[in-house]
Amino acid sequence: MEEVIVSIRGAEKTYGKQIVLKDISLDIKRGEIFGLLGPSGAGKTTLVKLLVGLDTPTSGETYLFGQRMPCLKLAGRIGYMAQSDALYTELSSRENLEFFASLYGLKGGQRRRRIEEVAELVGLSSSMDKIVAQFSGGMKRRLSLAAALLHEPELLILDEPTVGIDPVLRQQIWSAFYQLQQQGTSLIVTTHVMDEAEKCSRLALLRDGSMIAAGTPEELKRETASNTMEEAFLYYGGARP
Ligand SMILES: Nc1ncnc2c1ncn2[C@@H]1O[C@H](COP(=O)(O)OP(=O)(O)OP(=O)(O)O)[C@@H](O)[C@H]1O
Repeated sequence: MEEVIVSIRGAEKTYGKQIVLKDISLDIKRGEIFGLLGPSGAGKTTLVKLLVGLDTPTSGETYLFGQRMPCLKLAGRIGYMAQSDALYTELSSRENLEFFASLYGLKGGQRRRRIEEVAELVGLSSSMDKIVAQFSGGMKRRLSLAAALLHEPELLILDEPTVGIDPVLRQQIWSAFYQLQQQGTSLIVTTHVMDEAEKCSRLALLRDGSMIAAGTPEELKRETASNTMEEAFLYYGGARP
C-alpha cells in the first residue's frame, strides 16, 4: 500500500471573523507531486503554512510523516519555499547557498557537493558568483528552490514556485521537479496556472477556503466531461484563476 506522508483532518482556519479554510481533509502519498490549485485568496498559502508548521489550524489536525504538526524535529525532512524569496541580495548565489547549507548543518565536502548539485538542478551553475541583486525574478525563484533542496528533504513544499517565470524556465523547473520525484522526493506545489495543474500526479481544487474537488487531472476531467483542467475547474464552481 502507498504510504501516506501528509494527512489533513478537518482543518479549519479563521482570522478574526473570516473563515479562511473550511473543513479540509486530504491525504498525500509518498512520491506524489500534489498540486493545490485555486485563485488568489483561495487559501493555498494558509494551508501550506499549516503543513509546514508555521501556523496552526483553529480546529482540526495536520500530520506529517505520522506526527502531529507543528513538530520542530520534522523540519529537517521538509524543504519549504515561501511565496516571496528570502535571499541576501547583496551576496552572490554561492554565498547564499553556503549560508543556507550552514543552517542545515552541511559541512566541508558534502556542503560543496550539494551546492554544486542543486545549482545544476535549477540551471544556475554558471551564475554562482553573480550578486543576487543582479538576478532576474526567475533566477531568484530558482535560487530559492535550490536553497530548499540543499538538505535533500523527503518532502518539498513550494508556494507558487513558478510565479513570474517565463514558459521556458517553467519547463526547466518542472523537469527539476520530475527529476526529484524520480529520486523519491514528494512535492506539494501551489499554483493558479492550469497547465501546471495538468502536470501534477494529483491535485486539490480550492475556492474560498473550501476544497471543491480532488483527484488526478484525468479523473477531474473525466468526472466533469471536460477537455481541459480549466473547464473542469469551472464545472466545480471555481472562479477562473
Ligand atoms: N495573517 C492573516 N491575517 C488575516 N487574514 C489573512 C492572513 N493570512 C491570510 N489571510 C486571508 O486569508 C485568505 C486566504 O489567503 P491565502 O494567502 O491563503 O490565499 P492564497 O490562495 O494563497 O492566495 P494567493 O494565490 O494570492 O497567494 C485571504 O482572504 C487573506 O486575506
